[in-house]
Amino acid sequence: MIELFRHPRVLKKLQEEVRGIPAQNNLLTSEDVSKMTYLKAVMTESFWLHPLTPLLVPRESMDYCNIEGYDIPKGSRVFVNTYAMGRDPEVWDNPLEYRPERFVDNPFNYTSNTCEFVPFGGGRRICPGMQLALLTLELALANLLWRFDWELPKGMKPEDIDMTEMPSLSLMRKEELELVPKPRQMTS
Ligand code: HEM
Repeated sequence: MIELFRHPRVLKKLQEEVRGIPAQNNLLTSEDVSKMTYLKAVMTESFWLHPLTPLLVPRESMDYCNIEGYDIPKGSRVFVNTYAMGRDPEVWDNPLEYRPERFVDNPFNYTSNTCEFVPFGGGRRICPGMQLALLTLELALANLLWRFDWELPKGMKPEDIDMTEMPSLSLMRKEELELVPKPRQMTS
């Protein structure tokens, strides 16, 4: 929601996709959201710039290994910095720009083992709740946009939104986001 309000173009495009579906009983279902390609790109772009667990879950190396000249002794505690991986300009084009289009028609998926971007971890210990988490978030966001028009509080502009993040095992913003929901005016 924060990135959508900082990027009204993306918000408008996503809202058009979401509202292009005639929801039954004023509620979008999992079948409805499965058709929304831009929604998925927005979610991926958001996880990519703001991974919820920026250092994943700590691991312990079972054996000695050497990675590109760095010795990793057996028994080392290892953190995988997915936050930094998503911001690497050698891998990503304009990494700090919020542009969901980079994930439209892109073969990327969360379970690929290419390691450019692993917000749910990878390999045998990949997050088993990933599909549930993605579907829950997609359903929530799509329904919030389908049912309401949203505005920033009076006098606040997109550039006023404070994006400071708190260092923590799970990524949180320092300031809460305040938005004003207005029930959507339906034309029959
Ligand atoms: C957006 C939401 C979520 C994110 C970003 C997330 C992220 C992660 C990450 C990064 C890991 C560590 C993977 C690794 O070490 O490679 C993990 C592990 C795990 N997650 Fe999630 N998770 C989310 C939601 C959930 C949900 C909804 C459930 C359960 C219903 C869940 C259950 C677990 C469990 C049980 C593990 C440990 C897996 C293992 O060590 O074998 N997660 N998650």
